[in-house]
Amino acid sequence: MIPLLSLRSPASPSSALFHFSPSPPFSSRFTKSPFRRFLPPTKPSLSTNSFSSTSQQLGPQGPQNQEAPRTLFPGGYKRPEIKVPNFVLQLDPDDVLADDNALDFIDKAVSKWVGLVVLNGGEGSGGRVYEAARSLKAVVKDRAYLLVAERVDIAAAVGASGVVLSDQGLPAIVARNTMMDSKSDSVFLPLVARTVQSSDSALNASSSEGADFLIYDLGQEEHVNMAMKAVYENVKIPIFVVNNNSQAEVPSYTELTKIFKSGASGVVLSLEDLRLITDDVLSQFFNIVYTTNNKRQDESIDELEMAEINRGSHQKVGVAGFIKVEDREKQLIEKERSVLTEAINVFQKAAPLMEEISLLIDAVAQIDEPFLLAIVGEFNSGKSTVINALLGERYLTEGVIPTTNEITFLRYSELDRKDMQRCERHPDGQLICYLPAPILKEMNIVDTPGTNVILQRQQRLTEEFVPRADLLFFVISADRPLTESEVTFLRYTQQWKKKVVFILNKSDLYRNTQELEEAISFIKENTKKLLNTEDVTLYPVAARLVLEEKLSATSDDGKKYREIVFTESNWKTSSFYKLENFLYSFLDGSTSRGMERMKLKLGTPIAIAERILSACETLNRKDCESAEQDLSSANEIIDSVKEYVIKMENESISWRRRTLSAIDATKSRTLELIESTLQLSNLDVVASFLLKGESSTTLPATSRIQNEILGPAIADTQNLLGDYVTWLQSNNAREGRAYKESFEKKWPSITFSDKNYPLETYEMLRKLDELSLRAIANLSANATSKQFEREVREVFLETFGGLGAAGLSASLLTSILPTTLEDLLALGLCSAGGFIAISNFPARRQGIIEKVKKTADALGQELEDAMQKDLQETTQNLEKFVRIIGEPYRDAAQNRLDKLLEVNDELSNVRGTLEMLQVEIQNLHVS
Ligand SMILES: Nc1nc2c(ncn2[C@@H]2O[C@H](COP(=O)(O)OP(=O)(O)OP(=O)(O)O)[C@@H](O)[C@H]2O)c(=O)[nH]1
Repeated sequence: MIPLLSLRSPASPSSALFHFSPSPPFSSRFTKSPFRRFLPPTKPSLSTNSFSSTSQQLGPQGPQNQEAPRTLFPGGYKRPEIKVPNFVLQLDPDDVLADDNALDFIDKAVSKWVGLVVLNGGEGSGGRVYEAARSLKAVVKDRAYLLVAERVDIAAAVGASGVVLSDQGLPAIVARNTMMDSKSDSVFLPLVARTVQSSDSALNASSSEGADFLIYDLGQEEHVNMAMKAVYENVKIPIFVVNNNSQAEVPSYTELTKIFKSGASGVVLSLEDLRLITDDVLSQFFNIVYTTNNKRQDESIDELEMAEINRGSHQKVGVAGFIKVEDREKQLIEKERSVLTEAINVFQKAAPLMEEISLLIDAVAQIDEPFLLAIVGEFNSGKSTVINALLGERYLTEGVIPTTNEITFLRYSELDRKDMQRCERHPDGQLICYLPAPILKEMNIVDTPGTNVILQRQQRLTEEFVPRADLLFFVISADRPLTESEVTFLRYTQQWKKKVVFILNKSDLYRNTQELEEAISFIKENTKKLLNTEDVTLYPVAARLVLEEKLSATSDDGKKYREIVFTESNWKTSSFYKLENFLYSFLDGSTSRGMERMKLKLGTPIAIAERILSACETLNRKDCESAEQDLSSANEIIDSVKEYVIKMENESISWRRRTLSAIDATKSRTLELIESTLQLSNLDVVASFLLKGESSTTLPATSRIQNEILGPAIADTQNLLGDYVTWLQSNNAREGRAYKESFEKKWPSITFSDKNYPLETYEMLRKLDELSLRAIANLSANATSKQFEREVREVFLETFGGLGAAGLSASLLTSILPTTLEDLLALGLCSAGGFIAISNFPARRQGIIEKVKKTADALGQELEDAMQKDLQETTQNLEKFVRIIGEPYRDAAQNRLDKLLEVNDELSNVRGTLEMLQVEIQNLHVS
């Protein structure tokens, strides 16, 4: 943000009365001047709708400005501030050019009294006006505003602050925009003043014309006061009156104050006038104005004015005002109330358990309450005494031991002075005391318990109160400047972005000013670092002495105290006056400090809201992370079933291998048996088939197949597959349980009753078609061996059935041949002997063998498929089960995440709105 450029007070009387430093820095943000400032309206729209937003539309950088304002100020421009009361020095070019000493005199004048310099440009050659304007600009620099009358071109060329237009001159808006075109890099709007000679033109110029201030030339009008009063009623911009009405050659102090008191913001003087008026008169003028604004010094100020002064609203007396900042403040308060109410809703959603939200609720409830000044500091630092000294009565108990044990609110009440005070204790322990002290009409003052680790309860009470305060007076005792616990407490106040004004109390304990200066610079240096600012305000005071002075003051209300303050230059008491002055200036909305008060007041709930917002954002971020983590954990658990499936597939391989090898073994043994049975040499078998013809005879091989091979093999395989099925089911049941437990263990807070799941959920873990068992169950050893026998019988019959005795004898040849090889030999012989049928025997035997092999392989395949299907079914069931069990956890995490993201969006909106509101508050003075 571009720093504010504020004009130093044109009047810096060096009188000890005001304790002004002789030349306060020109660019200081908070000058020591007690004079109120006027801010000319940025846009004519402030006065009339017809010119709304002209500065944006017509400004040199119109469209860009809207996109990227150069400052935080609305429209990207800042209005220059005009302090009042002030003197305007009006010059002709000849005044500047013809007189050698003029520039030196002007130099001195702008350094002391004059805040505005107007160069007449209407008459005379353009060249001379330009030359005079250049010389003036070089002298005036930025110490006062230089305006050129009627010559916008020359004002623009020399970089003047603005122009003065006559009644018949250019429209103000045209002049302003021409100036802006030429000063495109400046963030300050050009000043446009209008010279008027009647009430009507004054009204017109201030409203529809949009002038920033008026130069009212009364001519020889006799009824100065009346004319001014009429204008004062309606015109809300500063009015500087041309002093034509003076009967005296030199405008006297009385003359000047009369004009000022009539309601003018200042007086327009010629170079001649200014030369003739002595510094004493000018000094006196500013003193009396100042005094009128602050304390009664002049007996001519009536009781009403005095009451105003005492109330702290003294600066409102008799000074024209055009900025209704209070109205703007009210608007902002309403806006703030609705923004913060909305924010509270969002915070309660984001962090329902966050206790600090109640702080914001309280702050919003108290948004209309007066400014809250809290006096904080370690116990015994003199907080109560400082308050008593400010109020001028010993309202609060003071003492060397901790005396303030509760938060004590001091509020205004119109009690009889004799009653002094009435206190109530609220249920939360806070004391509310009603006092008739006028300053309390403008602000509530809070005495807080001392902060010190020993006084833990008191420290906590004060800490809890800090966020509510709009301004902190941090009282430090001179005998222990800046202790460790003070530093800790100070740091704490900065967490709430509190403005702190330091009061170095008991400074009467220092023996001389050198000791005092050392303490001040020690505290300032350290607090600058702690608060990370160059702008540390510290008032060294001796509250006890001041209180005593005030209490012993004469009956005409503290006069003695003021006399001491003003006349004795006694730093021990007079420095307290500066503190009071600071406080009074805080009460007037038209001063920069008063403006700051409004900003602080408006800023208090926002600072609380921001702090809560940051905490909510952190919480929300963490919650989002944890919800995301939960969601991915739930997904991981659900997905991890795939690993289980792979593991089961791997383990099932060995089950299938075992089954297949059992079938293979059975197959081999069966084949062996076939080979040994189906031999030509098996004469006894052939004989029994052929000779006995007993179809019912059971082959020995058949019973072997049934009893020794197939029977046990089928039984074994059935057992194996039974085990396999059990293995599948028990694994599923165990894993299913483990999954359920892991969900429950991970999210113990989420409980689901089993009835939330579909009925068949748990059934799923046991459910299995048992295809593998069914496949083997159809296999009967008896039936298979019968089939085997049939096959064998057919082979024998088909081979030997047609041979008769000859064939048989031939076959007998082979009876001596015991092996298959012998079968082949026999086959050869038989072939030679014409026994064709026998030659088919090996092929038929091979047929049986192939059939057995095929049957065994098909069985193996069937079992393998069935086992695979059983495995698939179980793993799919487990997957389904885990999905059903895990779904609510996943949904819960997803829902939580969705809600948190929604809240996160709402928090971002709150942040945006708060930031915008803050900018508006910061721009209160340019509204
Ligand atoms: N010398 C000196 N003593 C002072 C001054 N101001 C206060 N005291 C004394 O300091 C002591 C403490 O003053 P209090 O005003 O009670 O201090 P406090 O900070 O309010 O104390 P607690 O309420 O207990 O935290 C009293 O004895 C006062 O008289 C001062 O300016 N100079």
